[in-house]
Amino acid sequence: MPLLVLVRHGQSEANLANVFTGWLDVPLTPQGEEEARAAGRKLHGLRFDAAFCSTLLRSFRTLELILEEIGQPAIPVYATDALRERMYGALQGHNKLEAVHEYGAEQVARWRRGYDDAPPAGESLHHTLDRVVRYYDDTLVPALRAGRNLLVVSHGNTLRALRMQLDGLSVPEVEAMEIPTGAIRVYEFTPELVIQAVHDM
Ligand SMILES: O=C(O)[C@H](O)COP(=O)(O)O
Repeated sequence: MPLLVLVRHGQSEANLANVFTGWLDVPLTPQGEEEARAAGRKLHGLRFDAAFCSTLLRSFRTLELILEEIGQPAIPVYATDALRERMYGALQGHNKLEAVHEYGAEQVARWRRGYDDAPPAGESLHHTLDRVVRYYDDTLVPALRAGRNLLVVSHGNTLRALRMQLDGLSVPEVEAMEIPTGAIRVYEFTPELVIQAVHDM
């Protein structure tokens, strides 16, 4: 039965500083590295045929630590822009609390969680979903159909988008969803690619 395992990267320097990150390329903190290793420990015993991450360091490094931890450092790894975090536009590099003081809590909440609200010069979750689901359909689905077990390490908003699609969530449901750093979600599929079981770790 093919498996799809989704992991959010460990805590980054920008997460720690409460800064809008998006496409800024920031490293993991020591805590983030430990979250990545802990994710690897939880995945002990699973065999993967391929792994996928974004072209951002925090995603790649989390994947590298997981693969080390599970003793599968040599499986094929594909890094793609399609799995990059939502582009946060003009908000990138700005502190989230300061943005609340400047623009108001309601506006910032809409920029962060509104499905169709794009921050200035950035992507909405809807835009992010379009590119992530295109990658899922074009690249991950054929591999799952071939019976492969896939590990995907990506970002908070790309994973919210993917989970909206896989779990059939409504707009209010995805708007309310938060995915912590290092969180793992495992999907077990039938050979016909019907989701048979889902576990959070
Ligand atoms: O890009 C970021 O700032 C974070 O990775 C996700 O941030 P959010 O929870 O504000 O969407």
